[in-house]
Amino acid sequence: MSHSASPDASLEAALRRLAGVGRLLVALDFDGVVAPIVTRAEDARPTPETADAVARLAGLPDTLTAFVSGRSLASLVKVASPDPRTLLVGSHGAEVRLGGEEHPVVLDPEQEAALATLHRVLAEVSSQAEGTWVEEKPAGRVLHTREAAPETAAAAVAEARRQLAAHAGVFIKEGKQVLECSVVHATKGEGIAFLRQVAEADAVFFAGDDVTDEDAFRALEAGDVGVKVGEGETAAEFRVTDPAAMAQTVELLARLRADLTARRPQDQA
Ligand SMILES: O=P(O)(O)OC[C@H]1O[C@H](O[C@H]2O[C@H](CO)[C@@H](O)[C@H](O)[C@H]2O)[C@H](O)[C@@H](O)[C@@H]1O
Repeated sequence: MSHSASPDASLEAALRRLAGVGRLLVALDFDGVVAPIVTRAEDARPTPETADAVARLAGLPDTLTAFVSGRSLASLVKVASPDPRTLLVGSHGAEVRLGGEEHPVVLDPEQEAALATLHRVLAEVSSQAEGTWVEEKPAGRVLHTREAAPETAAAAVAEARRQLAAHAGVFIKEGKQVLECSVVHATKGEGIAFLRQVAEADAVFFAGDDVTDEDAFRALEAGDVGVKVGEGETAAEFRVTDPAAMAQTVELLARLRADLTARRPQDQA
């Protein structure tokens, strides 16, 4: 598919079917899907067309929207400026915001101690590795390596892994030029299952670009639609090239859903 191509015929057919379900949940990963990847996490912003389409979807009957992100809720809210109706799952499923009400992660004393260790180890590793830095989250720390030389990045990740291997209660995932370390075990698959229940959804649309999104793709069920953004192995049924192609996909879904709900008798006053 080219950069500006519309969704291909098989994806369009799947969206057409999805647009007709009773209650629909449209859940999107943020970085690399809603927002193009940038060097500094705080500079990421949604593609305007995707943000508009999500807002339109959120205003339709029986249609819920969600962002399911590895970011902390605070960071997600800051960069995404989400519509208050959009449900938010942060820290890969450990934090939730529903209808504007936040459910923050609460750490027990052991987890607090593990977080302190995590911070100390990653700060120390980062101080020795030029071009790396540490992002803080309520239940974890992220070692960013995007601006480091490849060999420096690889050595820093290996050293952090080596030092953290001995610590029980630390969960490590690799993402796009990041080492994600958390003291809470949470996955986007659990996030999707939770949202499906909260939304009472008959079907779910989910799009993601990273390895951690594979948990969410695996949580999809018959009748759902999963779309992988970019290259790499995936459990998703469909694929688009980049966030620009994702914008067209979400726009099409919003258009189809608006047309169909406008024709549903129960939605007419
Ligand atoms: O689940 P997501 O919404 O995709 O969040 C995953 C991680 O995204 C951020 O890091 C990634 O995006 C940054 C900005 O484009 C980029 O600089 C970094 O290299 C990427 O890995 C965020 O900083 C992490 O906390 C999220 O877990």
